[in-house]
Amino acid sequence: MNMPSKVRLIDVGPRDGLQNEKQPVPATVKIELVHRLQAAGLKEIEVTSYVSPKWVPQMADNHEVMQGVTRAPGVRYSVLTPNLKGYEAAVADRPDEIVVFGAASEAFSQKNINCSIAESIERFAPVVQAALAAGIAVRGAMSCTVGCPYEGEIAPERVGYLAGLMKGIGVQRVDVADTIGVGTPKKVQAAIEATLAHFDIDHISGHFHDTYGQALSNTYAALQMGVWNFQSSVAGLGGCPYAKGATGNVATEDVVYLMHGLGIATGIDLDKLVDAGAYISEQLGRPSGSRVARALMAKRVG
Ligand SMILES: CC(C)(COP(=O)([O-])OP(=O)([O-])OC[C@H]1O[C@@H](n2cnc3c(N)ncnc32)[C@H](O)[C@@H]1OP(=O)([O-])[O-])[C@@H](O)C(=O)NCCC(=O)NCCSC(=O)C[C@@](C)(O)CC(=O)[O-]
Repeated sequence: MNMPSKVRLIDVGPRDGLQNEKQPVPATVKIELVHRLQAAGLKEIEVTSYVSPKWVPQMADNHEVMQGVTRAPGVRYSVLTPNLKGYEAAVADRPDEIVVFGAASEAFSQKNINCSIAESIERFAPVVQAALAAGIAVRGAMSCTVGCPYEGEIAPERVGYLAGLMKGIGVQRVDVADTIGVGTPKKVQAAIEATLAHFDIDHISGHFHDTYGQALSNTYAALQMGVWNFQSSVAGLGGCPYAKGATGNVATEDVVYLMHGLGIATGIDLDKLVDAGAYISEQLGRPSGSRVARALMAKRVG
């Protein structure tokens, strides 16, 4: 067993967490959420995406949000850019990292970004090139690495194929995403194993949605392989607009609790993180999706 002694959590709540929210969420609330996350000790925050506002209206305020954030030293702010148009809009807002996002499933690629896997790589290549030339880090999100809402189970070979394409265009690190949360530990490990043919363990992150309640088990399974970068969403916010029924990411609070219980450092203050989750849950008018946050809040009241 190869357990790391520390992990880095990337909170994707402001982007993945809020992109599918039906009610309008003011930019000021998103900005406040980012501020609270960084105050809790998050060193990486996925803030927004530069996608078509017709496709994802909730992210139409990308510019306002990025401009409104008071940056904390040592924090990496990342944004999604599916094409050059998105990249050019994003670069004006000085992200530290851009994320190109592809899928191991053809059908999901079509539904999500309106092109095939091969076409997506053609679109990403100039984005990656431009970002690297400008000194901006590049991450590649790989959706549907264990299952697809349209194609069902996805074989690890298809994940390896996509990871190879990502590597080929210069992507520096990749997320192994279980977009619809259908994965179980061995399947997630197989997807990571396939990715390891192209990226080393330090450049692979786990991104697990919790639809079937498996995300923490999958996190632990990835941890056992030595993965130490994980994406999660404060209060378990989220869901993908192109993956019907998929719930949010694993809650950041739950991952932090797990890690601290294992004696693995996160650099995150769980109490402050619970406050950040309580803030956004209140703004959205619903309870937190984090079991740990709910338990700790109940304890505070009691
Ligand atoms: C990718 C496109 C834009 C292609 O969409 P398209 O229709 O193929 O693009 P197009 O180049 O033909 O342009 C059509 C229109 O979109 C505009 N356009 C074109 N590009 C942009 C842009 N960057 N920003 C703003 N506008 C843009 C363009 O200007 C034009 O405007 P019109 O002339 O009709 O007024 C579209 O499919 C899209 O925006 N999709 C949204 C994808 C998305 O945000 N999905 C959710 C995030 S992925 C995710 O959640 C999964 C992840 C990462 O979390 C991991 C996991 O769990 O799996």
